Amino acid sequence: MALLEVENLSRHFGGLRAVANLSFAVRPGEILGLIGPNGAGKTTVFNLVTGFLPPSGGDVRLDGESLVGLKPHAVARRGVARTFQIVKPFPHLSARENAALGGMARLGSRRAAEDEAMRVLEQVGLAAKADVPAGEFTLADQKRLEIARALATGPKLLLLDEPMGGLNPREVGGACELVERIRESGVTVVLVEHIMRAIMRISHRVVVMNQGEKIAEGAPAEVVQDPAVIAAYFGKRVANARG
Ligand SMILES: Nc1ncnc2c1ncn2[C@@H]1O[C@H](COP(=O)(O)OP(=O)(O)OP(=O)(O)O)[C@@H](O)[C@H]1O
Repeated sequence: MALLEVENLSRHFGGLRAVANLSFAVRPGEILGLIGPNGAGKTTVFNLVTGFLPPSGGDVRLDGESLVGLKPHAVARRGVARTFQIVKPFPHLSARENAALGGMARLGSRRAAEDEAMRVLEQVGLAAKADVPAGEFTLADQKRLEIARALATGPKLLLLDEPMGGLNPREVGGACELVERIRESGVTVVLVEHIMRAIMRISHRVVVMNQGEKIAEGAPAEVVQDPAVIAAYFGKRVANARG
């Protein structure tokens, strides 16, 4: 059975169809790439799955149970964690304290949350910087810390919103390895990312959105050759020239 099922999901903002009748499934243990041009609706999908926004229609199920109507903390308790495109750690708190915030609700005590924080900082490669204030971190390390905070909630499913945006090529390579390690640890991943070589390298399957709708789904090497995908990214002229 699928871990996550998104079925006919829609969200309108006034007359704008940000997400329109979108259906896809995420299998346990996979890295699913969710891609599409700017404004395609990817972040809105994350907001709908995690309870930050109510859908206009459709359903989202985790392990067969609907998440619709649950508040973000309740969705997190069911095992869905997310990161944000714009990372905002508390700059005066240490990496350990920032990561511990993710574990507080689940673990109850600060002590237990800080122990869990050390475990996840180790996992993301920040253990040596546990006592450094997050405000002193590079963007790449802030993005790792954001992932650590999400992991501290103990997720089955991790939704990553552009974890590689703004990173240099070496840092992107490191982030790819991190996402693969997270998957190997048993966490299923949905990855929204504009950096195509990262998507191609680590996604098992890719879902492509354009203007709220799903326009393609399949293996990474297949979807990048799909004329509808090429048209969405580069305009119809390019697709026609190739076809
Ligand atoms: N809260 C909101 N109110 C009104 N319109 C919104 C809201 N959130 C998103 N939108 C609009 O919905 C559409 C989809 O936005 P979304 O951020 O989901 O796209 P995206 O695929 O994540 O884009 P990007 O790759 O640029 O981050 C856009 O046209 C956006 O302006």
